[in-house]
Parts: sequence; structure tokens; C-alpha cells
Amino acid sequence: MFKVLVTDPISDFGLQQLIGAEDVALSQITGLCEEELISIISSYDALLVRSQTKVTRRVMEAGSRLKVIARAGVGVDNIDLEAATSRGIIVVNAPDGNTVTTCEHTFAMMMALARHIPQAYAKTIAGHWDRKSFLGVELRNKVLGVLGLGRIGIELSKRAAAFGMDIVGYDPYLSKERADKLGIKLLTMDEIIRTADFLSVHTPLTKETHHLIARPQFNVMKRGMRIVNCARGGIIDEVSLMEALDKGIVAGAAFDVFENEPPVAEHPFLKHPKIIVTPHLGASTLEAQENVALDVSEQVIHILRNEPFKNAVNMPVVPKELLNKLQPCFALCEQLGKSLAQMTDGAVREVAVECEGNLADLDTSLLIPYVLKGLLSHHLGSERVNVVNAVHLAKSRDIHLLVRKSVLAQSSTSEITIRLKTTIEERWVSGSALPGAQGRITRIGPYPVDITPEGYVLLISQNDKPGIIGRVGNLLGNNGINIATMQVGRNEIGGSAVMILKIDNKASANVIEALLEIPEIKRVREIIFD
Ligand SMILES: NC(=O)C1=CN([C@@H]2O[C@H](COP(=O)(O)OP(=O)(O)OC[C@H]3O[C@@H](n4cnc5c(N)ncnc54)[C@H](O)[C@@H]3O)[C@@H](O)[C@H]2O)C=CC1
Ligand SMILES: O=C(O)C(=O)COP(=O)(O)O
Repeated sequence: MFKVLVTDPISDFGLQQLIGAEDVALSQITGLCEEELISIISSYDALLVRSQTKVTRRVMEAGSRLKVIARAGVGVDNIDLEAATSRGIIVVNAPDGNTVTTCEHTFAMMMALARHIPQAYAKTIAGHWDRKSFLGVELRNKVLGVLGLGRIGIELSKRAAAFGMDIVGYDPYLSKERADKLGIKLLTMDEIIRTADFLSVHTPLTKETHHLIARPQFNVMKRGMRIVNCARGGIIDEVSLMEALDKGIVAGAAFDVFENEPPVAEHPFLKHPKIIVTPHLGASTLEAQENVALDVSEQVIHILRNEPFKNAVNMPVVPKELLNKLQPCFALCEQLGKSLAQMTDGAVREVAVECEGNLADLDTSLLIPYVLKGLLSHHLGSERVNVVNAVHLAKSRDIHLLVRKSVLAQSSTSEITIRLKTTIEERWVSGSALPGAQGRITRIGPYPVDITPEGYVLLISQNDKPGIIGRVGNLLGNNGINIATMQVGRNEIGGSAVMILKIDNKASANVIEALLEIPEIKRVREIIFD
């Protein structure tokens, strides 16, 4: 039974899939502080949060069973992603479910700002019929600067265009062609800041975007501009904004988010007549909450059941077409990594993935985590290593990772060779995988083989002398070990040779010792595929 903990208010409708799953026990406990969460997290396999719960390194250290942290929303700045990755915890979010809702809230804030609606409402219900203090401005013909043209920034731009605004924007990932189609003029950050009548930020909060708008930016802004933040507290420096308001540079500000949430009662934004605020309501509609909860519930179930999932924040995004082509290779790569771990001595220094044939045209760097998972889990334990943290674990051990390509196929149309260098030796294995079929190991070092990576394999290196095969067969037989298949290979008559035996049951350490007592046998390795 998988135990799932929900610590922020998440739509019950959206959680139905988890609630109804026979293999899931769901607990909903909201309002926990860090210490309280730490005290209970150790028994859970999955944690579902929104923005309130801070999922710190300490929480993850205490969450020894945690396999997945799901964010029912977009921003993951409340989750320590580095800690999650290094512990192999998958972090997923729901990037599409609240786009329109947050964009509509931003637009509502921009209109409320232009027409002083919250201030006028407060005064009217307090009994004052004041028609002089709230002279507003039109949005029409105003320049809207949008920083961050992702999902929300683009939706906002579309709506602003319908209101007759001129949209200028900046996003390092938006192409000019796409911007032209959307009617957005791409400018530099500096040009936008100098020309915008309204400025709205829609980037994530990262080290790079922290205080993206601060004193130097406010100092060059158009006098009387208005600024909106419905993305994240901290993108706009709150102290510099207060100064800019006092200097008359900024005529008004609309904030849905704060550097620290909830803000303290004395926070200057809460008293300033030119600032309007909402309590992080950007994503708070019925529709968005159902969307994001449905999305993450489905992903959590897939991850817990070891099924394919989408939107992992701490794993590379793989286009579906590429995923379909590489999928058959994932299990094979893990098995190739596992076999190398068992046939080499010394500390691993370099792992190279070499792809040939049809695979050479694809981004095969995506295979590395699978190879490393097989390789490292042999040394570090399968509990500790998965495809999320495998690269991190390898790099933190100074293991050099390489991907090489060749258009030649040696023994099949799509062959993968994994070459491993350790402090004392270099060995390699090759394999081939076709869609819908189990992968096969096609080469062990220079020797062509054809084995399915399952069960037990004995690798015996010996000098090529008559009678050895018989002695090995007898010894195994006498110990009740049945040989399923046997392949032999050699460099030259009387030179080095190998015997690759698939056996039906495990050879004990005593059997391996006895094999090594046969004078011509130089090395015996048992490879266990599980
Ligand atoms: N107030 C609320 O309740 C909500 C707030 N958000 C916030 O809005 C943010 C944006 O959401 P989406 O549009 O869905 O994300 P997105 O990932 O689609 O868009 C973010 C864009 O910011 C761009 N960007 C990153 N660094 C930049 C920089 N230095 N300058 C300019 N552009 C930069 C990225 O290239 C990307 O296109 C989220 O990260 C989240 O923090 C999202 C949903 C609700
Ligand atoms: O999705 C996001 O990034 C949001 O900021 C929404 O936050 P919330 O889920 O409402 O706490």
C-alpha cells in the first residue's frame, strides 16, 4: 500500500483518482510547520503540496521513503530541487492547469490598478461618495511590458492585444517568429523597463530572477508607470518599489505575491494607498484547482506504480517521438551497466555510451541515467540509485561521462556499447534492443555473444587448452548447476579464450573458487541480472 500525504488545500474532486485507488492510502493534514512535517514524513511514499508547504532538505532527509513530491501548480521554488535530485526523489508539477486562471487574475489586477477599484470600493462602502480621488487611465494605446513570455505571459499578451495595448516583451526562449505571430515586439530588458506604461513579470523565481526589478531598474522607468507581480514575491524588490512609489516614478503597483508569505501585519504594502494586493490568489479558481489536482494525482499514481509519467521537473523533458524510439533501450542500458559493474574491478572513472546504426541520429545522452542506474546500484544499493539521481551521484564521484556516435552498425541496426574505465582496467559490453522485444547482449568485450540479460551468467577467462570445457561442465554438474547455454570465443588457437555460460541457478562462492583452481582458468565472474 502506498502512503500519500497532502499538506496544502488541494481540490477533493481532483484527488478522486488517489482516493479511489486500491493501492493508495491518502492522508490530508494541512497547516503543518517544518518540524511537524519532519516528524511524520518518514512513513510516506508521496507528498502533494501547493505553495504554502516548504519542502526543505531536512524534510526530504526525514522522508526516507519519499519517491515523489508533487506540486499542484507551476512554481516549485518552495521545493529544494537540488536536495530532491540528490536523493532521487522525483518532483512533478502541473504546468498547464492554472495558466488561464493566473493570466485572468493578472489582467484583473492590471484593470483594478488602472481604475483604483479596490480603493474606490473601500471608500464607497465606508460611506464616502468620492468621485474625484480615483481618476484612472485607459489601457488602450499603453505599452505593456511583459517579462517572461511563457504560458502565462503569452496568454496575458493575447488579452492585452484585444484591449488595444502595445506589447513589448523579453524571454530568452521566445523566437522572433513566434513573437511576431503573437504581435509581441521583442526588446531587451532595459528597453522594456524604459518604455513600459504597465510592466508585468511572469518568470519563475530563480537565482537569476531574484530582484530582477530593483533600484537600478526603477530609476530608469517612465514616470507614472504601473507595475504588476502575479508571479512570485522576490522577482521585484519590495524595498526599491516603495522608494520608487515615494519618488513618483511608479504610480501604482498590484501584487498577488510577497517575498515572505503571508506578509507581516506591518508590511508597508498593506497600508500604501497606491498598492493593491491579493493573498496569492492567482491560481485560485475552481477550474484551475481541479485541473492541477487531477494532473498531479495521475502522475503520482504512475510514479508509485513505476509507470511512465510526464512533467518531472528534475528530469530532462523528452519529446514523445524520441521517447518512443529510446524506450526499448532503457532496460537494456540498465542491464549493460549492471553487467559491467559485476565484471570489473577498481573504482569507476569513466563511462562512455557509444551508439551505432539508427540510434546514432538520436539524443542518446538520455540513456546515460539508465546505464548509471544499473552500474551504481550494484555498488550503492538499488534503494539509493534511480534515474533521477544517477547522473548527480556519478558526477559527485568525479566519474567522467561520455556519449559517442557512429553510423556503422556492427551486429544489428541499433547497437549500444557501454565502455567502462576503472582505476585498473577497461571493459565493454554491447547490446541491441528492438521495440516490443527484450534487449539482448550482443558482445562482451571483443567476443560476439547472444544472451538475454536475465538470470545468472558465468564469465570465465582461460587459456585456450583442450579439456577445459569438459572440466567446467563436470564441476558445475557435480554441484547441481545446470548449464542453459554456453558460448566460447578466443583470439587465436592456444591464446586467450572466454566461456560464457548461462546457468539456471546461482553459483556459490565455493563453486567459483573450485573453478579458479582449474590451472588454465584465469578469472571467473558471475553476473546476476535481477
Ligand atoms: N500567482 C500565482 O498564483 C501563480 C504564479 N505563477 C508563477 O508564474 C510563473 C510563470 O508561470 P508559467 O508562465 O506557467 O511558466 P513558464 O515556464 O511557461 O514561463 C516562464 C517563462 O519565464 C522565462 N524566463 C525565465 N527567466 C527569465 C528572465 N530572466 N527573463 C525573462 N524571461 C525569463 C522562461 O523562459 C519562460 O518562458 C511561475 O513560475 C510561477 O512562479 C504561476 C501560477 C500561479
Ligand atoms: O502554481 C503556482 O505557481 C502558484 O503560485 C499557485 O500557488 P498555489 O497553488 O495557489 O499555492
